[in-house]
Amino acid sequence: MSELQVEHVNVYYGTNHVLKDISMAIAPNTVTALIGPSGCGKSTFLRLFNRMNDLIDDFRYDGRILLQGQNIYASDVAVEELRKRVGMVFQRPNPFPKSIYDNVTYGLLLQGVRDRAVLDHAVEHSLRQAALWDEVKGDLRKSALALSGGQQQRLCIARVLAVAPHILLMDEPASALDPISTAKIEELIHELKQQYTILIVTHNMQQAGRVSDKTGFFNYGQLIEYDDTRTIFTQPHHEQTQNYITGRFG
Ligand SMILES: Nc1ncnc2c1ncn2[C@@H]1O[C@H](COP(=O)(O)OP(=O)(O)OP(=O)(O)O)[C@@H](O)[C@H]1O
Repeated sequence: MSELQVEHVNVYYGTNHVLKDISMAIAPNTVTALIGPSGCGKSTFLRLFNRMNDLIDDFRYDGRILLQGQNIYASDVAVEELRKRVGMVFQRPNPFPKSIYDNVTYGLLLQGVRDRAVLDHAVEHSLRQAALWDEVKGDLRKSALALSGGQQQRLCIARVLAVAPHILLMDEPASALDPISTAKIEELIHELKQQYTILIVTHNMQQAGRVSDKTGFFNYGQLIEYDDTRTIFTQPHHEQTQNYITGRFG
């Protein structure tokens, strides 16, 4: 079964029809890259999965989105529960102005976890998963804001992993980072897909090619082509895809 199944989804912001009849099946433990020119609807598509678009006043949608077979927009779905299963990492690292330790335990404390041993274990485990443990283990009480940008982004990933999601949504997670930090995030994505299903929005074609199994190319709100990443980048079926990946527009 697909981990995520998108069926004939349309999205509108007021009268602006920003996603048009999108269908997509996403297998577990895969990385899917979402590419396309600015404004084509990639971030809107990503935000469907944790229902973040619900926060936008004039957002409307139709169609169905299933997570492990369950309609995530059904009336009995608790959005807070959904967001534990579907974590999100943003373009700019956004750690809280708290210690490294408190950043990672934030979600668990909200869930009512108080056992110090459980929290300590979650901090080490999540920071290890995010490939940050060795750099910060001696100084977990240090402010997260004193970390470098790349370290802050890995801390934000650790913060998301601490609440044990199934899905990771990443909206241009490396675009604000230097090449070394970017390489670390890409390596991390590779590691994390053993355990998680990952969707990543990126403007960086090389990055999409390096990290993803599948790629969806969007243009003007339509999913023009969705296929194995290798096919998209070597033998795309649509001229628009070919033009985009070769830099002829966008
Ligand atoms: N909060 C909002 N309210 C109204 N319209 C919005 C909102 N967010 C995005 N839009 C519009 O929806 C369309 C798709 O935007 P979206 O941010 O999803 O595209 P994108 O492909 O992620 O763009 P970029 O690559 O520039 O981030 C655009 O026309 C945009 O102006």
